Amino acid sequence: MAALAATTSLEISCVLTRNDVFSVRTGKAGIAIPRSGLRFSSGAELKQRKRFRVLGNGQKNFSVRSTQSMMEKEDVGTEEYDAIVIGSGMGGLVAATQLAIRNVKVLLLEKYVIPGGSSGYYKRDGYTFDVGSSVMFGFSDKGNINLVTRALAAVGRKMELIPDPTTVHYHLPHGLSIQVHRKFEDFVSELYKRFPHEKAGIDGFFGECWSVFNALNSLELKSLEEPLYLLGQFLKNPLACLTLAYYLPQNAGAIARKHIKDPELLCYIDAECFIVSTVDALRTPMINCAMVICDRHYGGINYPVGGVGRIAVQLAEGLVENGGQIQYKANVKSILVDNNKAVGVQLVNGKKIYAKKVISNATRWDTFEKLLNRSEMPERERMFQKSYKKSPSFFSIHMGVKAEVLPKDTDCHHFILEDDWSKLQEPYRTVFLSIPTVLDKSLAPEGHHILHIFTVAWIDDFEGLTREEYNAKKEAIADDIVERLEKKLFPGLKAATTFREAGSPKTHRRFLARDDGTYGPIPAGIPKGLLGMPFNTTAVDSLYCVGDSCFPGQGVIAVCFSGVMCAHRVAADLGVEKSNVILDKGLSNLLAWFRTLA
Ligand SMILES: NC(=O)c1ccc[n+]([C@@H]2O[C@H](COP(=O)([O-])OP(=O)(O)OC[C@H]3O[C@@H](n4cnc5c(N)ncnc54)[C@H](O)[C@@H]3O)[C@@H](O)[C@H]2O)c1
Ligand SMILES: CC(C)=CCC/C(C)=C/C=C/C(C)=C/C=C/C(C)=C/C=C/C=C(C)/C=C/C=C(C)/C=C/C=C(\C)CCC=C(C)C
Repeated sequence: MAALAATTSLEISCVLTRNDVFSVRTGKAGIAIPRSGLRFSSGAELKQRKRFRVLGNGQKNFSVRSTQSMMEKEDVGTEEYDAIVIGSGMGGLVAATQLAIRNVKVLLLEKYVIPGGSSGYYKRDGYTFDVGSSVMFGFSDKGNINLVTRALAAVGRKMELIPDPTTVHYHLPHGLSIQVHRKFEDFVSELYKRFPHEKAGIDGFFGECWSVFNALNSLELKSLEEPLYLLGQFLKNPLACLTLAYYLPQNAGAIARKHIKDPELLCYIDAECFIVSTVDALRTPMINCAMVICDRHYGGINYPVGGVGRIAVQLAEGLVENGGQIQYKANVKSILVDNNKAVGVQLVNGKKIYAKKVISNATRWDTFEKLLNRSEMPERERMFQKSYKKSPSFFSIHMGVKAEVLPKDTDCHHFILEDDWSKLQEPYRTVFLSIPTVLDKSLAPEGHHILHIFTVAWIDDFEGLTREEYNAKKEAIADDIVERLEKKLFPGLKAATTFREAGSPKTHRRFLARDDGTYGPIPAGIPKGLLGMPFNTTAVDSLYCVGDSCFPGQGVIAVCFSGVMCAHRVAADLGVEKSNVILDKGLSNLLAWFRTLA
């Protein structure tokens, strides 16, 4: 039996048979592998790209795979992967796990110390806080669109979920109070009560939402940039595909106006869109609006026991179990490009890592202005930056409060705009509030609740301040919001506070590595629905983007879809999934032409 070489991650290049004993040479990571005593738990030969479990003397199980090219590469001090993913937001994690389960050799690099990005968590004084939204779409066990459940299941994970009876409780101008109940009939009956003259309009608008959702939910969701898959779906389900093609260039506001005349009801639809897109209905793609409006009643909103951050942790664990690798505190400084082809990345510590494909989960602004040379931005990206701009960021407050300050049966999620509809999109005017401990008490010390409050804010408000001015500004904004919540919902809130920490757009920029702390892209004008949103391939060969600055945009479920699409396209380009070069070229040109229409 031949001597074997292994990299730090136990990459083994040789053919082995059952019970072969072999010696390994470990790399710099300091993994203590005994020189003998390792053996396969599985028989059969170790073939290229095949995963095996190796059992060491009293060691954990390791996944290994054969990579014949590793020997030469390692000798010159470089590593080679099939794919490197920059960033472990939900988009990056889903792309990485979907590749790993296809036996693609993938390395995920995350600059922070835990996975999840905006969907991560942090702990303080016995509280476990969700960094971003606590409203989880796509997390049921029904249909095809439950992309969070599916992403976990792909790596053998299933989480315990707590159903949320009310997606959100709206507190809007002129006393308009709407609870979005889990059951669709209960929700629309609230709207009928307030707008009896608009019953037909309500049925018409929500009816169109359901047509879109049902079409989406009937497809197997994969890369819309892969022509063989697309063709297959058209043949299997022509009606659903044509429905989606019809709605692809449309926005929710225009469709709402076909059915509804009442200005207050139209403002309400704006609020529904604003909470997921940070723009009004006229600028929100119909497919995205329909997706969230219906999924909350179809699969329902479900909260994972232990907090949203657990999802990313489970995916990261699943990634490693399936042969992928993840490195934390790995801050990518630049993407290495040779002859307009991405060939790897360089970390801030100078280390270069090479791969056949590079996937960036950083925003497109970060990818094309920081990780790549801004002055060489491809025309396609310039076009994107003309049609889409950075949305504002959020000012967020994480609080711990005594439980008695919340009235009995308080809903988990609230959205508040007190006075004037025209202020819907103005900074600090709307308040988003989640109280995840209403569903999962384990997130706070006994007798306490978590309040996660956020409001739209621009980074410019926080630039150029001294440390004292910056802190004082954060505290003043937080005081003002707490006062508003005292008036509207919870008298005595300030006195009942046991913990409070405020974050500004600068906090988002710093911890989430998002340019200006942006929540994601928003259309610069009235978009043609989703037509102008870029998919995963880029103008740089072998470089892909994933996450919320790709189709279909912001939202955990949306970036999960982006991850699924990205992995499928990358796998096709690596030859792991079916593809056809001529059809690929044709579709890519067609999609580029579509984008010029947007
Ligand atoms: N506070 C909020 O509520 C909030 C804010 C923004 C986004 N979001 C939501 O989060 C989701 C976005 O998910 P996503 O997957 O697009 O991205 P993400 O922003 O969640 O994750 C990106 C990850 O990439 C890492 N990263 C960035 N640059 C890097 C570099 N150079 N080297 C190494 N790592 C790097 C970041 O640390 C982060 O973990 C969406 O659901 C969006 O709606 C929520
Ligand atoms: C050729 C071509 C291209 C085409 C043809 C046709 C077709 C086939 C098409 C298809 C299409 C598709 C499949 C599509 C898909 C889509 C999807 C999936 C979408 C999704 C979306 C989602 C979303 C947007 C989501 C979102 C969400 C969010 C953002 C959330 C958030 C939340 C929050 C913030 C919370 C709030 C809170 C309070 C109130 C407290």
